[in-house]
This record gives sequence, C-alpha cells and structure tokens, in this order.
Amino acid sequence: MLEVTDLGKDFGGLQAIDSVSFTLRKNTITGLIGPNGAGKTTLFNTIAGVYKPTRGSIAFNGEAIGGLSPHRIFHKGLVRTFQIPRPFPDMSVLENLMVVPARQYGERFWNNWFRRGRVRQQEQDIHDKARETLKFLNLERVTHEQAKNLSGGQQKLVEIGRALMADPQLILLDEPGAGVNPSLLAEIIDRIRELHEKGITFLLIEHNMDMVMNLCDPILVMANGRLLMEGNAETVRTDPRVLDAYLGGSPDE
Ligand SMILES: Nc1ncnc2c1ncn2[C@@H]1O[C@H](COP(=O)(O)OP(=O)(O)OP(=O)(O)O)[C@@H](O)[C@H]1O
Repeated sequence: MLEVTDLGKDFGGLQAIDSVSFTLRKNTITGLIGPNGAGKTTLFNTIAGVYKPTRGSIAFNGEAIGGLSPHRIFHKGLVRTFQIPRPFPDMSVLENLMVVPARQYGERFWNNWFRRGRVRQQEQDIHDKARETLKFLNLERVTHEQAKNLSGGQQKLVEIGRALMADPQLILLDEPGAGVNPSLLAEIIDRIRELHEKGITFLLIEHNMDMVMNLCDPILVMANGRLLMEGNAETVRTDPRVLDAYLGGSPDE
C-alpha cells in the first residue's frame, strides 16, 4: 500500500531522515519506534506531505505522492491525525467530527445558492456519520460535551474519530497511547484492532512498548534518521541493536 524508497529529509546540514526504505502491506498495523530524535515524526510528516522529501520517493497504492500537498494526500485516503486541524476546544465533540474536511458541497459559495437541497442532504449525512462514529468509539455520552472537558484518552479517541470521518485507507497515528489511563488505553487498542479488521491499515508512532508489542506487526525501528531494523515483537525485543539504540539515546527512554 505504501512504498518508501531511499527517503531523505534534511534540515540545513542535519539529515533528519536518511535513506529510509520500507513497504507497508495493506491491512497491517505497523509500529514505528525509536529513541527521541530518531526521525519518526519527520518521517510521518514527509509521508503526509507536511515536508517535501529532500531525496527518494513515496508511493501510495502505486501512485507517487512524494512532495504533494498534505491536502491532496489526505484526499487520497492517507490521513495523519495531525493533518486534521486540532480539536477546537470550545466546540462540542460532535461538531469536532463534523468539521473534518470531507468534500463538503456547502463550502463552495455557489453551491449554497444553487444546490441547497444537495448541501442540506450532505450536512445530514455528515451528521449521521459523526453520530455513528461516536457510537463506535463509545463516546456517545460526551457527544455534546466541549472537547476541552474530555480526558486525555477521550481526546485520543476523538482524534481517531476525526480521522475516520475522512474515510481513510491508511491512518498515521501519532502516539495514541500518550497520556492515556490504562482502561481507556485498552479501549483504544480494541478500537484500532476493530478498524484493522474492517480493512484500515495503520502506521503508528508509540513510546508505550507494551502497546507496540501487543498491537503491532511488523515493527520498524529507527535511530539517528535511519531504519535500524524491521521485525515482529519478539525479534525487535531481542535484537541487541535496538537495545543499543535506546541505551545510547536519551537516558529516560
Ligand atoms: N523542523 C525542523 N527543523 C530542524 N530540525 C528538525 C525539525 N524537525 C525535526 N528536526 C530534527 O530532526 C531530528 C529528528 O527529529 P524527529 O522529531 O523527527 O524525531 P522523533 O523520532 O520523532 O523524536 P521524538 O520521539 O522525540 O518525537 C532531530 O534531531 C530534530 O531536532
């Protein structure tokens, strides 16, 4: 589904990512781990179009997407949670889902005049879809709550909900487990599994090793801008290069 070849991204003289190549198979949950500063976020941003690659290529479903705008990549079904504007704290949870940019007819000025029925129908469809999504995520009870009043874990679920509103094929999830209490973490893991069973592919950055080992196969390990290795939980856990990368990195890793 995603083919990254010899990808490089420089910031001035710093090679934040260097000669990274990997293939994501459709309908997998792939983990991306590595010590602080390894280049994980830069890789996400380069795939999602936030940064233009300095070198190399990225293909999504066989189509070259390297250097396209985030907006165009988003509409191809490759969604980075971060690409969706961050939740509006004073808006309700329902509204936060409804504002995710789907191709909304109502956004075009002329459509409001000439296609009123169609616009109204689309608004109704978006509303129904948002309600369904909140039900799936067990967030119905906070439908009308302001987003700012949710717990960290609930906010992560809303982020997933917002990604789902875009009908994604591939979701790049940035630390879905960060700042989440254990019971909601189990719920987030279950929802990711269910979405995976429905056919959505995931690539996720995560520092919570239990979550990664439990959920992801394969796991990509980055260090110093490079891909160190790829393997299943057992291989990654026992590879001395991975231990070295972490011990050589920040002491609190
Ligand atoms: N916009 C930028 N300008 C300059 N340097 C950057 C920029 N973004 C990242 N870097 C540098 O690129 C390197 C990789 O950073 P990146 O944030 O991708 O790592 P990471 O693996 O996501 O780390 P973390 O786990 O701490 O989020 C770091 O040395 C970082 O300082």
